[in-house]
Amino acid sequence: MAPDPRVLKAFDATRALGIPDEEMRPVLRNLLKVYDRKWELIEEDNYRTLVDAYFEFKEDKQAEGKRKAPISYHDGERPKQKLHLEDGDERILSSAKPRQVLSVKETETPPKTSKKEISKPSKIFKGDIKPTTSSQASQTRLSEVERISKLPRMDARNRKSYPEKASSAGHCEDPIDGPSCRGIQRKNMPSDHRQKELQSPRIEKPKNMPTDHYQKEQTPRIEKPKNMASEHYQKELKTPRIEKPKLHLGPGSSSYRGQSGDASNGNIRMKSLSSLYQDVHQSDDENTNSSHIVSDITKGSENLKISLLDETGREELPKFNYIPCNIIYQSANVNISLARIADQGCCSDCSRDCLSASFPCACAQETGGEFAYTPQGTLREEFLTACMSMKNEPQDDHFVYCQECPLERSKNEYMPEPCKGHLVRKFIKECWRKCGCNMQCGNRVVQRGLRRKLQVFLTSEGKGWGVRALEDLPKGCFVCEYAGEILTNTELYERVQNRGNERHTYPVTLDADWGSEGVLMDEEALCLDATYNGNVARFINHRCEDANLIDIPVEVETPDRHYYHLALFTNKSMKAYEELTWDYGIDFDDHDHPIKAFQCCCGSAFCRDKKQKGTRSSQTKKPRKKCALIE
Ligand SMILES: C[S@@+](CC[C@H](N)C(=O)[O-])C[C@H]1O[C@@H](n2cnc3c(N)ncnc32)[C@H](O)[C@@H]1O
Repeated sequence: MAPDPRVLKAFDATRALGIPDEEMRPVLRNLLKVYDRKWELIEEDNYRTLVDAYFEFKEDKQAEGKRKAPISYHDGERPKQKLHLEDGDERILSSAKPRQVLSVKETETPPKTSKKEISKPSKIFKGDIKPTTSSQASQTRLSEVERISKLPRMDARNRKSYPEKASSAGHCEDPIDGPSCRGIQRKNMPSDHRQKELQSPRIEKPKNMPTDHYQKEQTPRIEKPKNMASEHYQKELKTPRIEKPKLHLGPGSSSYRGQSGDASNGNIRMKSLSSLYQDVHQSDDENTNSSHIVSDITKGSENLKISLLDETGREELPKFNYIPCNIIYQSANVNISLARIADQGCCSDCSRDCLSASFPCACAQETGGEFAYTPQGTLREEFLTACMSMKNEPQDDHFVYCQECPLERSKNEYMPEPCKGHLVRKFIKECWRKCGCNMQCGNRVVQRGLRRKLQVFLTSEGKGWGVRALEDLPKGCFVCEYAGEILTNTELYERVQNRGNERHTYPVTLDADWGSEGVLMDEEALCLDATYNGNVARFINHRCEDANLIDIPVEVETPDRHYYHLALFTNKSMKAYEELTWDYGIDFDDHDHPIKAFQCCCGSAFCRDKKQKGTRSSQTKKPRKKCALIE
């Protein structure tokens, strides 16, 4: 008799976690019995119940210190482990919780920066330094709650009023602010774009970032080849012993506080995942060829578990603290208040799902009167195409030209060259708490958090850890947000100074506001640093030009571009196990840059790193875009 395809699929899924079929078989058999062959309960959440039951089995087996016999629950008794239905309930609850920006308690944050240091001019961008404002100074002490500013900033960056309902898609009547965009001129602004504040999509390299020596330190490792059938893959895999994770530390536990590291000589020491989770990293019988598996690097803080797999067992587990959403480190001025959101800037009259209303509501104005999302939750094709075209084929009609260009000033403080032009960045605006719709509204995607099963794995090309999905992904689907600590550029600079020779650092500048602000002071300009506190996105590697993810700024709780979310979406449909990649926008030809870029191993035919042999020809090399850097 041909094997049941559902059984085969279940084995495929658990095999990917390193669980051998022969160990899984009795667990599955028993679970089918317990659940009256209701496969959907077993299949949900990528076989989470099955995996939990397996861990339970292993734990029981160890605890009792006996039996070679297969797992056997008493008839009708379900595994003690949290079961699928409970988890599902939790998931629904957690998905209904809006994601918040939290500030980090000072006791939990490394390393501290004194006020004196903060007001010191940063060397990242050498613009004139304004004295720190009193409001900024008052924010150097933050509580662990969402920050509500006492002083709503209804300044030039705030939205203008616009009709609550757009008349029709693509017919935004909003006038465009010209002169109010201080220090910047708009050239050939696309007419369907209601952005009054001009965007400069740049993620700039902080200076003095340590050189990357990572590749030299890599040891050869086995990796699952892309798209390889799982049966084949299984033959190549070692069969690790998997133990159920023992600890799930949460905020508030003493261990959790400890893990945020301490500052000694300005350097931060973080515990590795292995010490935090005491997870799976067992060897086979001969104690050789072990694999490292952590079943959930998120400490239960995401909607879904994210596993980590090192099939060689030789790589040191990453040292960082998982946070599911951005957290203010200390001085960042992220002004969240309902008062800042004008009635016309939200959809308080809507109910339930804005996407199914007869007319797009006010929240669609940002995207030209049509929502960025489809009812299926993916990006609308036209919107994605426009974002891709800005990223990949920068053309003059997308450009804005600064009168005082922060990028040029960072290169030459005294005689900056004229601005070369920057892209006008497209934003998504999601409905938020002042809106009348509910959390299931189709215009709330990023704020609902992870929906795709992801895994951190050790790549084989010398890039260190990478990220892949354990399921096929459609084009335009939200993968994850880039989350980290929200720092001012000044704070980042201080941090970078203290970093020494760390292999990887993970800063991203939130600079989409620079167009409207003119030259932002380093004490004001914000960035995200995921080095010590970050989410799964900190593991996503760079690929030149033809990466499969695109980063899109998303406005949720702040009506300006000073602070926003950076969300990563697929720009093509993807097969399970393909590595997720993102073009950081590094200029590998910029040899004068104070930070030496890593040697790119992206393998793209369009690789911009000339140090890579035989990967590109002059024909395939595309023009350089300046937008991001993570190294
Ligand atoms: C955001 S981290 C990505 C996760 C990282 N691979 C890790 O193991 O933590 C960026 C670092 O990954 C490495 N990296 C990313 N993309 C790479 C590429 N295409 N070629 C070589 N190294 C890469 C570089 O060391 C870079 O500094």
